[in-house]
Amino acid sequence: MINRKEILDDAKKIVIKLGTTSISNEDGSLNTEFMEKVAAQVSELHNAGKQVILVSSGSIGIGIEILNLNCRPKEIPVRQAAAAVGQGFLMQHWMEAFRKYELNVAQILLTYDSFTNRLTYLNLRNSISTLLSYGVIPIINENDPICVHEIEATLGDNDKLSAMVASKTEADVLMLLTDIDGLYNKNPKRHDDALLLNTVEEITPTIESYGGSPTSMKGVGGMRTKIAAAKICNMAGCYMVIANSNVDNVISRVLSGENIGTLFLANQFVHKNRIRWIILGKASGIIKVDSGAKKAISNSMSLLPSGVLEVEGDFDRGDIVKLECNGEVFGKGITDYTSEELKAIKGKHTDMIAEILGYKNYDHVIKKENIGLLK
Ligand SMILES: Nc1ncnc2c1ncn2[C@@H]1O[C@H](COP(=O)(O)OP(=O)(O)O)[C@@H](O)[C@H]1O
Ligand SMILES: N[C@@H](CCC(=O)OP(=O)(O)O)C(=O)O
Repeated sequence: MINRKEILDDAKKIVIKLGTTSISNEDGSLNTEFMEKVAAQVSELHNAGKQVILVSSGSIGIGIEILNLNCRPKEIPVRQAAAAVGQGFLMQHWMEAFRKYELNVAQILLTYDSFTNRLTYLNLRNSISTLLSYGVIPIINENDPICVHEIEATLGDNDKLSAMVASKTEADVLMLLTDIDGLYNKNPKRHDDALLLNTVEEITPTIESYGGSPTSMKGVGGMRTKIAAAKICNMAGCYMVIANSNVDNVISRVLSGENIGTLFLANQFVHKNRIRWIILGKASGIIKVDSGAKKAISNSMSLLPSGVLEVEGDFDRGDIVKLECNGEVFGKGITDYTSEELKAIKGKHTDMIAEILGYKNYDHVIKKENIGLLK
């Protein structure tokens, strides 16, 4: 039996994500009452010596309200304009909510690229830890006005972003506050017989199949992105809780170990920060390897050109690439050769690199220290 008190009571660094559904009222206006309640609970945690980072959604919803756009626009430029208008308003209200407790807040706007560039990633970590050391509450959102994802034609989601922040800052717990009691085995807004899960020990394909989209027009990712966030947290050794923001004193009560919401357990085997950065970073291409190379990599060896079968994408030295074997991506790494160079030396013995390219930078394609395995 999982002892929630033992796990959560001890948490020192906590990331709390407030979804659009929690931060705004039904009519689209800002739920300032809720923000004040959050500030009160966060200040209590702060006084108890805990470090709290907030990830706040809501800029698009509030921007829509301010600009008097009477429906939920789908066009990206309109949503981006709404985000730019709403973000200042959102921060102004957070500032007011925390002023009562004499706490300063700081705005940090991120894109997924903030996690891909190692230098930006390290700078971000340093500024967050400096803010925390000054007793400031960092409030993070995605930098929506400049951010369009290639794959989805919509703006990104703060569930995954908050998990990346939790992973990066080595938080103990990520709490996702939303409009529902936790993860159910099907969307309870559509199915009366849906059952709430108390604890998720492992994110299996069955758990992933519960990840439906939001039912309201307000939320962005629904449970699908919350489960994706749980996977990132699990890998980072960070516990995650999905709970209903309507529960009285939800933050304090979850952290004191009460049986509220769904708890996702953390993996006890945690990757080093650098490896997590590689695994979470955006890949510029794929290196397909044979099963012998996969076996060697799984035994903590470097990737040599002889194990490379094919190269996809256009990448430079120092880029992050996916490692694939028999159609399955099993890891990521930082390549020491460009895609062009690799196409020339794939399948060849290391001794032939200099002859083929006219030079040799390294014996390996990817150094063992620069490889992160996904399982
Ligand atoms: N299996 C499920 N369990 C719980 N909620 C689900 C499930 N599948 C889909 N949902 C939907 O996810 C919504 C919460 O996600 P979302 O609207 O994106 O909230 P937020 O704005 O807080 O991120 C719920 O209100 C519900 O409509
Ligand atoms: N960055 C966007 C929110 C994106 C998002 O993830 O929304 P939600 O799923 O409601 O938390 C905003 O501030 O409106």
